[in-house]
Amino acid sequence: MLDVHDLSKRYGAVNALDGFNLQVASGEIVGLVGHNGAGKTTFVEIASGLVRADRGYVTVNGRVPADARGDIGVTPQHIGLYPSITVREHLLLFGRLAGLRRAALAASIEELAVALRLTEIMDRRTGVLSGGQQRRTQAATALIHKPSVLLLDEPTAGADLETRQAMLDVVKQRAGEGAAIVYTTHYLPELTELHATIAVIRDGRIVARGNYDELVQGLPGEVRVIFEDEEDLRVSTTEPTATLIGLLSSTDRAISAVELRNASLDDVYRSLAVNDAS
Ligand SMILES: Nc1ncnc2c1ncn2[C@@H]1O[C@H](COP(=O)(O)OP(=O)(O)OP(=O)(O)O)[C@@H](O)[C@H]1O
Repeated sequence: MLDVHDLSKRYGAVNALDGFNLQVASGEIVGLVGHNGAGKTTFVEIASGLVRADRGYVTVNGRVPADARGDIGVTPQHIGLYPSITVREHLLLFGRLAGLRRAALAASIEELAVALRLTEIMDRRTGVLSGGQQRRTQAATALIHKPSVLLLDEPTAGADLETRQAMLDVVKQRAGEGAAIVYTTHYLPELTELHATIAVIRDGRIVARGNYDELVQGLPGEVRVIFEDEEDLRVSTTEPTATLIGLLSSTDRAISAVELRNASLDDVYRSLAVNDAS
């Protein structure tokens, strides 16, 4: 499990993290969402032991990240592969560094090759791969040693549908096997597919944390009524169905269409993640 307590990190005048708290249980996927510069990558860098916090601490299964490297898998936001060696050589390298024995490493490579659709590119140098193929390779390097904590920083950025789906399937599988996972993304529908709980970060701290229903509850959806003369009426409401019934029964005008939208994760994001200055 991952426990993050009161992290702060300053870069000059910028408070990249400012009292950041987060707990992620075994088997849980937390979708960490927030605007550009909110502090997501800074958190991942500290939690993976690459950057020191000014204040606060992170524990991974009760140990500081530097003492728990074998328990952590990270996909950095920016692809970091060795361009002159192949996909297979990457997996062998990362697996050996993590201390996997020959048979376990071979089995893990085989599993990931299938799950992340790497089979046909295993013996190609990563420098010649497409962006999506590189993303899948990078994910495999993070997963090769079956870490119990996964920090995935925008693992599907720029990925096509096939890459995205492969990635989501593997992440769900690893959560099912008990990994505690932090998944940062700007593609909110991915979090619905992952059945993730959501943590919204703004200005370096978590401002909301809960499951989809908890966060969406109380936010207004929208009712739209389009009249035959093409004029339309939009009403923001927490009770879209009741509001629509009320509108329909109170007008004699001819209506050509109605649209009814309940609050969604987009509304959660808009109401919580975006600060006034951005
Ligand atoms: N090494 C650094 N030196 C100086 N400033 C930094 C450094 N790393 C991050 N920052 C600043 O800290 C703030 C948080 O950046 P961070 O990369 O953590 O945001 P993010 O939420 O990951 O953004 P994005 O969604 O764009 O990836 C930003 O203002 C950024 O410019």
